[in-house]
Amino acid sequence: MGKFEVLDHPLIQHKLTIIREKNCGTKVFREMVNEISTLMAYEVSRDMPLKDIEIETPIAKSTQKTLAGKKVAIVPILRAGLGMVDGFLNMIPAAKVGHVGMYRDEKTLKPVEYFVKLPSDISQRQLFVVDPMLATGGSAIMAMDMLKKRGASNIKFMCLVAAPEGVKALRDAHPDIDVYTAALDDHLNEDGYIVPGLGDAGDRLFGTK
Ligand SMILES: O=P(O)(O)OC[C@H]1O[C@H](OP(=O)(O)OP(=O)(O)O)[C@H](O)[C@@H]1O
Ligand SMILES: O=c1cc[nH]c(=O)[nH]1
Ligand SMILES: [Mg+2]
Repeated sequence: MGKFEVLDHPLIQHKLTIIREKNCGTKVFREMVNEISTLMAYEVSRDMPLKDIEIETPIAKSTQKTLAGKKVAIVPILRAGLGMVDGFLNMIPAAKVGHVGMYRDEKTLKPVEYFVKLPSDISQRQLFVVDPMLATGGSAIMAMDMLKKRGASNIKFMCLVAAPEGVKALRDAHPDIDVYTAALDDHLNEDGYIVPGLGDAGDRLFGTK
């Protein structure tokens, strides 16, 4: 079974509280999502493998560590996942970026896919799929199905706010995937929104409501 971790570093919790506030405007919302994503990237990359290399400092020859693992790609689920890309790239700047476009039908709450563009070698990459919200889990599950169908096998999912319903659904559907969230909230309401949550992440990031 993949990991499930709530990344509750005090800085992450503090910044998340700022964006949960309904009066937080687009500018600060974007900045905080960016900063939280950087902090989360630092945490989720903890188990990246290292290897020894020989280097020469100005003083002496020396054996030191360098990253040894697979190459990395970040895959935001559009639109809201876009808000997490730059923050993540602050920590792992050489990562490739793939895009998966999906929206949730407001009535059925089922995801509808509308765009896919991925690095050609995703089967050889460590993928970090990012989306601020994990609600019913439908969008994340569909994204994983789609990535696995195209050959991806090494996938981690990162979100800011998760509902217990979505965590269970995602882990039941894709038990191999590590799931990281900044917060595990209480429940989903009758409209499929996370409670207390932060509202519609895409609309708040892009100012569309
Ligand atoms: O777990 P689920 O029930 O599938 O809900 C979560 C999805 O809903 C939101 O996207 P939305 O459909 O609002 O699209 P947007 O990012 O374009 O706003 C969110 O960013 C997730 O992708
Ligand atoms: O609370 C929620 C649920 C789904 N999508 C969002 O943006 N927010
Ligand atoms: Mg939205």
